[in-house]
Amino acid sequence: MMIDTEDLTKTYNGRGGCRGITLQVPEGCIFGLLGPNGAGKSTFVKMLAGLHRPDSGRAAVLGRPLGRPEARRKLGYLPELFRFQDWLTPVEVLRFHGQLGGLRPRETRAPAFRSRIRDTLELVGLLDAADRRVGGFSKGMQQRLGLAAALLLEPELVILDEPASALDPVGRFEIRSLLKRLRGKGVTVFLNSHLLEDVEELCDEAAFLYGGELLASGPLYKLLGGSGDTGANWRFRLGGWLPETLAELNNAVGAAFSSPLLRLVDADANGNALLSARVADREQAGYLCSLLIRNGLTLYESGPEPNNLEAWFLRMARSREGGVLQ
Ligand SMILES: Nc1ncnc2c1ncn2[C@@H]1O[C@H](COP(=O)(O)OP(=O)(O)OP(=O)(O)O)[C@@H](O)[C@H]1O
Repeated sequence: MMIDTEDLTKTYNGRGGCRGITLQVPEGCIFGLLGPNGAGKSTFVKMLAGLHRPDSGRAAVLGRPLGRPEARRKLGYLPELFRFQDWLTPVEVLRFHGQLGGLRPRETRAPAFRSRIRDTLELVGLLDAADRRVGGFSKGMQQRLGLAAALLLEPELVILDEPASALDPVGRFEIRSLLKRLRGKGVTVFLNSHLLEDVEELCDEAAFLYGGELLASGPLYKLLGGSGDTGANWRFRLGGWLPETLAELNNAVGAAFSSPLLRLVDADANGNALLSARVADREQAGYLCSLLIRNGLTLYESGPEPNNLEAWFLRMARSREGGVLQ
């Protein structure tokens, strides 16, 4: 396990923080930490990064107890709120980070490290700004530089506290691609993010904190109630619906496939209906569309079910607020 905690607790004079967190993060995955504001996510992340000392409990990062220098050297960390010195350039910031990571000043000026700095700046899309002053950077550029600092020393584990919160859609897309490439290289990514579409697209596993407690953790497909097979829930918005249509359709589908059973989500008296099915791929979804049309229905809309994770997030939060579970 890259991160392994047991009953980990840190409060601020007995209030807030997080309590009794037992969590395992396997090697080579992207792991998402979720939860509403004030849930205790940053407190937990800061303990992992060695910035907060736990009140109680046990934790190992990269197989070592918290705060051990051997583990820290293999750990990259992007804090939630950070600011670099305005008068430095990205190259100077990263050279300084090299020194913080244990390199001698002379080593950070060596050609090999200089090219490592340029490669890292290229990775996060900042190479063109390598020699500009950080003081003139936009928030998104600052965040890219923070990411560069976290990745500079080629860590085995990166802990990212809100890495994309200041980025525009292009920037978010680029960072998602970057995180996937890191996973492809075997790097484990621990991501604290409110950007649920990013988490849904990227994360293999996730955990949900609420009020300082861990409410759920595990593979994302299990948390979202899937069966673990490949594929997606697809939805179809239709007109011309009659009460007997579902049985007719499922007979026709059953003759062609064993897996995608159509499920009626909603129908009204005017013949409008919403169906869903678990499909293996887009071709299967396309076949179902043609089948619906062949059966005399009007197909208004079809596509993957959106915002699964958002619905789950709201359900989890409402279950603790005493709200209605939907
Ligand atoms: N330095 C501090 N001193 C006192 N209380 C704190 C401190 N840091 C956090 N807290 C409290 O601990 C609780 C958890 O805060 P934390 O920042 O860990 O949550 P979070 O899930 O990261 O929130 P957000 O999503 O808003 O960043 C909150 O009630 C917060 O007020």
